[in-house]
Amino acid sequence: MKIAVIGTGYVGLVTGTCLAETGNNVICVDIIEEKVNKMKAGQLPIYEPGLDVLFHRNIAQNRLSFTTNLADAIKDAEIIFMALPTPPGGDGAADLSYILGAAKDISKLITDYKVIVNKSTVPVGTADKVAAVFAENTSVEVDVVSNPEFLREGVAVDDFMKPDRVVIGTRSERARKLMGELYAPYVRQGNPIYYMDERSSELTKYAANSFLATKITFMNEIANLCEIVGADVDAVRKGIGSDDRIGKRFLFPGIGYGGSCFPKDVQALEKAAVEHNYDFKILKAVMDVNEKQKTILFDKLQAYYKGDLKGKKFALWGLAFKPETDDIREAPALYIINELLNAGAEVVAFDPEAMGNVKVLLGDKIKYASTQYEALEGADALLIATEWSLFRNPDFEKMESILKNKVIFDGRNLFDLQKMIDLGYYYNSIGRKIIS
Ligand SMILES: NC(=O)C1=CN([C@@H]2O[C@H](COP(=O)(O)OP(=O)(O)OC[C@H]3O[C@@H](n4cnc5c(N)ncnc54)[C@H](O)[C@@H]3O)[C@@H](O)[C@H]2O)C=CC1
Ligand SMILES: O=C(O)[C@H]1O[C@H](OP(=O)(O)OP(=O)(O)OC[C@H]2O[C@@H](n3ccc(=O)[nH]c3=O)[C@H](O)[C@@H]2O)[C@H](O)[C@@H](O)[C@@H]1O
Repeated sequence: MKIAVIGTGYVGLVTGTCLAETGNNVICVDIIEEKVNKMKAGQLPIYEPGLDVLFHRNIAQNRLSFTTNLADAIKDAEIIFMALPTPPGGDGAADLSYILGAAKDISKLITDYKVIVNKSTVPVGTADKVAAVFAENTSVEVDVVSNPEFLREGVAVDDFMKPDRVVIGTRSERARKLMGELYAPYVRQGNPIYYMDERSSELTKYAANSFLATKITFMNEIANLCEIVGADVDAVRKGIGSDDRIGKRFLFPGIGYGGSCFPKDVQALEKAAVEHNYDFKILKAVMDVNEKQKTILFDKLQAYYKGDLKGKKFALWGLAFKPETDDIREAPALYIINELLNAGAEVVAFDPEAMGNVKVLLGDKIKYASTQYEALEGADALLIATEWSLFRNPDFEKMESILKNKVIFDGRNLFDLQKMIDLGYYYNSIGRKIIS
């Protein structure tokens, strides 16, 4: 099939590349010329494991191309995907200006039937709004479909190629047939396509992200309680996770959820509820708890150093909001850095992929080490904010010889408690006994 993808961020790029992989002819459009030129030259603008192989293969096979010219991209396309930003507006509700703006531009260019697919995360009623834009600007027939994306950064290719499910929101038989054909190769292993109306599909996406954010937040609160009552969150996690109704995944406590989606989507769903005069109490609590959880390592440091952090030097392992990505949007590490700098402390950070992005944001406000061990030089303590595999089994003897003190504050529970006792570290993690 001939496909156009509007927007080449995470979702657009993964969608376009993975759709080309099953033999479709895909043209991706972006308004940033520099980015498009980079992709035309065969360079990926994001770090995403496994994407480069598919990206290069499909460019070489002439199935994947890039342009800044919207008219060229959509001319022959049967299906047009919109993978555009939906950032929080001033009041926290999703800003639909990118989506509605692009819909207007497309509506003025099309001359034959198109399926317009919304891949972005959007509030209930957006498909109707997009359809209204087309109705206003053209007499050409279109079907507007909601097809939310559930991929996770870091495992995005696998998530797209082998999705747990595909959700397609449309009441049009014609669009349903085309979308079903397009997704058939991806759901071959028996994972279902759920067809539903546009509104249910739009809400499914917000419900999924908000539920997962709630699950994490619940565990963060259990972890905090564990510390107070002397229980071990790892034991509790295993104890509840073995119940199929609860499930083992997304039960890991930490320093709050971050990233480009959970924070904005929980907020947008809560705002959408308010707009419909519904008080979504759980979501308000989730946001509140997460705000506090993002600085829990800082609070632990404050307590340990009795409020005197001025002049202290901290090594920070991990800047990305999670491993296997260079994405630092809403990364908890940034909140910790901010608190430490305000308290007059010095930070030396190391991250395998995200330092470039942090340099753009923070410049020389912090120092950047070229290895995880270099970050430890003369540090009063090590802080861990992202669970990169590289950090899971470090050379503790080497660390001991570089760190000023054998003190670790771990926001991701990377190390075994008994091991830390044997090694003689002060070790403060989340929801577990403090080793001192
Ligand atoms: N990042 C993720 O892991 C996931 C994101 N989503 C949702 O997908 C949507 C897109 O997210 P990301 O890909 O992360 O966004 P992004 O911000 O990384 O990328 C958006 C891209 O659209 C381009 N763009 C903006 N206006 C344009 C226009 N008029 N024409 C062509 N290109 C234009 C931008 O230059 C940018 O390259 C959001 O609604 C997000 O909530 C859904 C699932 C996963
Ligand atoms: O809509 C989106 O953009 C995407 O948002 C999340 O994906 P992503 O943001 O890439 O990352 P996750 O792996 O979900 O992690 C989100 C945050 O939760 C935290 N987390 C996750 C799991 C856990 O057990 N504990 C925990 O603190 C992570 O550290 C991270 O900060 C969802 O998992 C995807 O299904 C969805 O498509």
